[in-house]
Amino acid sequence: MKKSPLPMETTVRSEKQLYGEDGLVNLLRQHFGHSEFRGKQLEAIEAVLSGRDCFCLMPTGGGKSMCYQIPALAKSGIVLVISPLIALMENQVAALKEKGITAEYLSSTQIPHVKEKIYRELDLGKPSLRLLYVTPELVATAGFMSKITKLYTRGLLNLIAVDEAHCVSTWGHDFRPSYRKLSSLRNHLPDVPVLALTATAVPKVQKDVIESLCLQDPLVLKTSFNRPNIFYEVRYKDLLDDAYRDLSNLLKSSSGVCSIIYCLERTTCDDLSAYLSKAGISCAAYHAGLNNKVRSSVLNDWISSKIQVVIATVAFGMGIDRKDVRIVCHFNIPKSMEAFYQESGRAGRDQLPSRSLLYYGLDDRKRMEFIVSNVKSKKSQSVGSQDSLLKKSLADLNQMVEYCEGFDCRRKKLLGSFGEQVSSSFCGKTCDVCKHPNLVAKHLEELAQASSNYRKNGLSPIFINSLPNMDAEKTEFWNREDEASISDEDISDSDDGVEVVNTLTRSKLSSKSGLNERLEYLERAEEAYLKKNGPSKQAGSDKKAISETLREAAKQRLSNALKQAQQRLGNSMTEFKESASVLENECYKKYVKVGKTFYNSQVASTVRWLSSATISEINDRLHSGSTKTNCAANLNSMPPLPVISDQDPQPPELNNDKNQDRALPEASSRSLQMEIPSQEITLPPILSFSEFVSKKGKEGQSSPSSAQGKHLMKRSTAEPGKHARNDAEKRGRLQ
Ligand SMILES: Nc1ncnc2c1ncn2[C@@H]1O[C@H](COP(=O)(O)OP(=O)(O)OP(=O)(O)O)[C@@H](O)[C@H]1O
Ligand SMILES: [Mg+2]
Repeated sequence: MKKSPLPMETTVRSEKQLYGEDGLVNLLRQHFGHSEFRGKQLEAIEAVLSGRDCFCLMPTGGGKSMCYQIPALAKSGIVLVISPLIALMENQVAALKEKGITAEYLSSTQIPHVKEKIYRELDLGKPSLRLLYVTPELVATAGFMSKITKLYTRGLLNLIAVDEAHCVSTWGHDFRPSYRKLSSLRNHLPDVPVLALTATAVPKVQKDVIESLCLQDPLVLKTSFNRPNIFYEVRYKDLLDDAYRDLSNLLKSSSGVCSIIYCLERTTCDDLSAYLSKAGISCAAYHAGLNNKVRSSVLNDWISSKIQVVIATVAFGMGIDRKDVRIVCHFNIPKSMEAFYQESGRAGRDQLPSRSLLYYGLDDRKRMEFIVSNVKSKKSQSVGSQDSLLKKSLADLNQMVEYCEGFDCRRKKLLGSFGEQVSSSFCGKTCDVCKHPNLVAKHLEELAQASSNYRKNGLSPIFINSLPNMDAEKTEFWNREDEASISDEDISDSDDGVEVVNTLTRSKLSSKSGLNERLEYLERAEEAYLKKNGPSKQAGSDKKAISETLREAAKQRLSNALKQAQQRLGNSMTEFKESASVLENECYKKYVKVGKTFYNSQVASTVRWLSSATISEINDRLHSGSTKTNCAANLNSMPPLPVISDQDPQPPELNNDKNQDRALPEASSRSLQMEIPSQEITLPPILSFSEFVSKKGKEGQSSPSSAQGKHLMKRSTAEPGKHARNDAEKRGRLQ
């Protein structure tokens, strides 16, 4: 539909003076305290105030919000802002209110009387409201559209700003089906200028956004993607003894700076959060598995500096404006350079020196490849379109892998992925490759070696050992869409109107859904499947069975971890194999019916636990008896359980073997001869790492075992320092 040339009949003469550059700069100074416009802000503002559509591509933290906030002040009437996340809306509205600017948001999380008040305000002859933030889902509802159309016919709708506009495009990294429907705005509200804003849009996405939103002859504004104040670095998990500890040390040595840590999965967020809390770091997890209230409170605590570190899935942070984030860490490989740019770009929005740190692991890479290759819908999409999306997702991931595994300047690589060509010297040693080329080259060599070892062994150290086969149909849970029930709960707003919910629910199964959405969905599907069917129904497949070889490899890992624990704690413990056998048996009993995926996770979690447990905790776990367990009938009796003594400590020695925490392909002949009990033995209940840590927290310091723990902790706290040094030596000092 054609736009009429003269929108905004309601503009009053006196306001016109504000349209001049000086008037606009005055608004900026008066309301926001900034002295000058940045980059292309002024051009964007002038364009929309003149009634022209505008597509605005500015880097993360570039100040895109100002491009619609100033117009809201420059004219009477309302600016409608479409935003993808409730948290983001809350954040911006609160900041505006603090500055005395009238702004509100509408979302499903608000109580009815607040919503009604806002709707009443919209019906007023002259609403005092300047900015109204809404979700795309709400825009799609008939009720809201009718309200906004009335506002429009009264000449009170100044501008429609579509924030994070890349969500419109199926080619973008955060596609939101509801964004697609925003095209209807142009039909209903033809005269209102539309401003599309994004920090990440490759040329194809730009075109798609402009077409999908029906922008007419838009002013296209682009600035460089470069973020000169961010130092880019990659650390290689496979070359570190313990990535958790490495990160913990880094955060501790950065003296409590504001940080975001992104993880692929909720469980990693919880585990890592528990680990870091225990290490004394002020932090909290944030993901879609937590309810709105908890998420809101984590967000508020983080924004108000009550906590310094948020450990989150990618659900956190889109557009969140905390200026002084000093470290953004990706604990798992992101799915694309676009996603990486967007997320790492949350660092240093105040333009001060900041860090992007990515922990790259070969397992993570496999895992992502697996997810990307196998998340596809059986419904509605043509094979051709699924294939091309799959190819794109794999190509996107591949770029990310090249960023990590390549020996190119990281900045150059990042900018290159957006079509910006720069020379390596452009970086000015603000990435690890440019700053420490020899060290990074050495790490890459070691990584290549580790990679070929994995291939030879056919087993991955931590993750699902069936992944090298990459056979999705036979892999547990990842594509069980059919059995899943979908939770309405989402980080984004999705419950304004039944029709919208239904549409969204269907759309979540679409192969075109954003990968974030699909990952969240799959995680929920997995949980729902387990809940509904119980573990027993999932047993029976040979592919899921926990083989003897796998069990032996797990025992070996646990035995190595026990050895390390001994070195850390300086105790004389010799019966590693028997103890490892007990711990392995716990994992086996718990997950024998569920399958090897969960079994492997439990083993990994136990290994992690061993890296920080005290002597008394290890003894408790090996000896306390609350869970009765039947062991295989054809096995002989268990040797006496080893007692780990706190006496006569040996001087600790650090084990530098990088392979010590890896599952071995073959069981050692000694461990194969190990005897396992035939009669009933008692085992302690098995806690997940996070359960364990929170339980310990609750127990406090008063119990006898914790007194002993305290004594032991004194000694053991000295040891991680040595381990940390060990990690640092291996990694070298990258900064
Ligand atoms: N002209 C300016 N001068 C100084 N600071 C500014 C200016 N414009 C905006 N800022 C500040 O820059 C910070 C980032 O702004 P904003 O949140 O609008 O960025 P953004 O481009 O939307 O980033 P993202 O893509 O991450 O959402 C804010 O703290 C804002 O106050
Ligand atoms: Mg923004």
